[in-house]
Amino acid sequence: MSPQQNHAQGGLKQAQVVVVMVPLPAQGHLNQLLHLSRLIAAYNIPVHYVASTTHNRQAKLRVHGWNPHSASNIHFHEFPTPHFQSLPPNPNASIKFPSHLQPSFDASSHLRDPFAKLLHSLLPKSKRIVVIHDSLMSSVVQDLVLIPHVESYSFHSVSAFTMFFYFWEALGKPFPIEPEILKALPSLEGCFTTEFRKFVTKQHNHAKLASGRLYNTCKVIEGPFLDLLAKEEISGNKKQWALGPVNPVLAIQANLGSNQIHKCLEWLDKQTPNSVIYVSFGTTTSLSDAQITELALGLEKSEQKFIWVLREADKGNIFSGEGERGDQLRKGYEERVEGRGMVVREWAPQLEILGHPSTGGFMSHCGWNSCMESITMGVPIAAWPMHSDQPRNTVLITKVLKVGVVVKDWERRDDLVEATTIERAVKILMGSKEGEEMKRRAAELGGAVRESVAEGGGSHLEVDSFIAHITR
Ligand SMILES: O=c1ccn([C@@H]2O[C@H](COP(=O)(O)OP(=O)(O)O[C@H]3O[C@H](CO)[C@@H](O)[C@H](O)[C@H]3O)[C@@H](O)[C@H]2O)c(=O)[nH]1
Repeated sequence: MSPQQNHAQGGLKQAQVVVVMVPLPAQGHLNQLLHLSRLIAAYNIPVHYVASTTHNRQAKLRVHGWNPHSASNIHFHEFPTPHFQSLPPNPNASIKFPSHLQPSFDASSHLRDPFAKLLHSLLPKSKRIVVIHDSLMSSVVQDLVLIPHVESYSFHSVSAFTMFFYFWEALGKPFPIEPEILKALPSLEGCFTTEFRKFVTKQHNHAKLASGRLYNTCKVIEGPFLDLLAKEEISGNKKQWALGPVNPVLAIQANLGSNQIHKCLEWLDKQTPNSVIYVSFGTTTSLSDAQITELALGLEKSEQKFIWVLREADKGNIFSGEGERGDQLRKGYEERVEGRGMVVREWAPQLEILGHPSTGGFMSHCGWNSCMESITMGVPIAAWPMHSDQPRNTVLITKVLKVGVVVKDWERRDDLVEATTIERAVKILMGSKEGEEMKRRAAELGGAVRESVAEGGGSHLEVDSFIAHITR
């Protein structure tokens, strides 16, 4: 059944319901709510995407797999953000959390008034307004309780695994958990800055306003943890939906090879299946110069083919100039590895790279987008957590799902990772029996995830169920 057919029956007509999206202004969050906008707009429901002019531009510019400019049912509201300091990242900071983004997070509080005004302006045209906000934007949407016919859902951009343990710990560990998992679970020490923790607490004070929780994950990946999240002690009987993966998995797969313009994809076309390891640490991590040198050597010594995205972490305003990294590699190294390894300094088409048959492994910081993208495309992971939810995602990937190997042990987070350690991890993932097993499991899991987003699959039905709920 098509989305439109499915919801012509009963309840409010789609046109009477509007959805308002409020993302956190950081790449790994902007993209998830933008992709979710596409999924919801396909049900003939108008979606309003609220961000500053800068962050709207960023979200649209970097999206993969579809064109937000031609989505007539998605309306971008560009509110001016007051000046904030768009600081460069500090690659030598002892805590790797991107504290340089904090001014941009704090400045988003100025969206509170324009957001409330937008809701008022939508009221006459709609019977129900459904606000979907990043769980870290709860304070921005707090005035929705004053407006009639509005209901809200908090969107969690991280794994169910991470969210479950977050709630479970915050609620005083209300029931016992399998000791094996607890033993492997790292503490959150070293994951966040004090300022960010304060910011999170402020957001969570307003989180109770939401009438349900949305997750960018699915049952085939995290069924047991979604069940734990649904337990009354954790959910407080609020409804939840696992709508992921929200990115356009099937469109990417269908279009692979049809309009490849990026040099990485052209190069991948010439390689043999599963022969290339893709190396990238998302948009919030900057490696120190010494670490870049070790990584370069480790990749070279591994004798594996690689694509390495070597970029500075995003600034709060990505259009305010970008620092270049890895100058020390320009002389000698890049010529030495030519033909076998590519160093990419610009924005890379990650989803397409992971979906390419030549890609056989991913060295990743385990940001949740990267984990979901890799799992969905059936690619095993060499896990190198840097901050935030990443150490815990590493446990999910390597110990629970068993689709990856650890490069950096979180206990030794302050140490430089030496070239020999990196070489060993790459060889395990790309050239050992153990790695083959990981690859097999990843391929199986990826296949199940892709089935679940196709029509009739579990994830697809979950989106149907959420739409049926908001149009009831
Ligand atoms: O050259 C690049 C670099 C990144 N990406 C994309 O950028 C996103 C990066 O997201 P993620 O892998 O989650 O990493 P971060 O940018 O570090 O994400 C932040 O947000 C996530 C969601 O909350 C958290 O899980 C992470 O820990 C946090 O650091 C992914 O969709 C990538 O495909 C590209 O497409 N091309």
